[in-house]
Amino acid sequence: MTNTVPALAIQGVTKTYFDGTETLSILRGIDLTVNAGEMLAIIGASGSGKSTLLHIMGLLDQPTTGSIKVDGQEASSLSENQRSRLRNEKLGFVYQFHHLLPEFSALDNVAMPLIMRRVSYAEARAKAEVVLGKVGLAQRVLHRPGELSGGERQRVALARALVANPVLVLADEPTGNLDTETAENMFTLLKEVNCEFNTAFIIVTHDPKLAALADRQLVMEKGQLR
Ligand SMILES: Nc1ncnc2c1ncn2[C@@H]1O[C@H](COP(=O)(O)OP(=O)(O)OP(=O)(O)O)[C@@H](O)[C@H]1O
Repeated sequence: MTNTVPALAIQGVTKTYFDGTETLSILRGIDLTVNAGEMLAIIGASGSGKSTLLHIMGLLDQPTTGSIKVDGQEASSLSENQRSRLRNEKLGFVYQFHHLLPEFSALDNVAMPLIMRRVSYAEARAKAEVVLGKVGLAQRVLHRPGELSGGERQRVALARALVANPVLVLADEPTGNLDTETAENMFTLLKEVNCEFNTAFIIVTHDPKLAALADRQLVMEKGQLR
């Protein structure tokens, strides 16, 4: 059965900061629904508010006003602990820089989110191995991040984001640090994963060519999505 609950639904989201003398309106009323399994790209000029929105959608920051539902669950009224739990259960993250732990193998890096959720070490590693195979790194599971190429490191980071079966992966410039060909391969992989696992993706990118590969593109302009 297809999941009809949107992966993410936000309404009337604003974010303002007071810089000591004036109030800065960074997000000016964002309404956005991302369906289960949908792949959305967000592009926009530097400083337009993309990262601010991504942090709010990732439940890492609170909006000034507005509602955020993740997989049907309203997040804005939750306590800090409840929000963390919702984030851990439903969301995955990929960043421009991989943020992998250098001392650990690819396998242990990918297993980490499960271990932190008290899954047994054996089960976490078995699951991590399957997901690393899906991103084409079956032959690299015991390599540490320093022994992998930039593209391979981003694939490990993707595997880590996927290992706990999130409904939505938020990716902030996931190809920003890669050369053109590796970036295209990474984006193709994101699409394959999106189709195979039915995981929704929201991808912030500066690259309109990559954005065009997503199901839908929106532009952030001065704190509004168009
Ligand atoms: N904590 C904060 N206090 C005050 N202003 C902030 C704060 N965080 C972000 N801003 C401002 O909000 C605006 C939007 O920043 P944001 O990082 O969301 O932009 P962006 O679109 O992601 O830019 P880039 O593409 O360069 O990463 C910027 O003008 C920034 O200076």
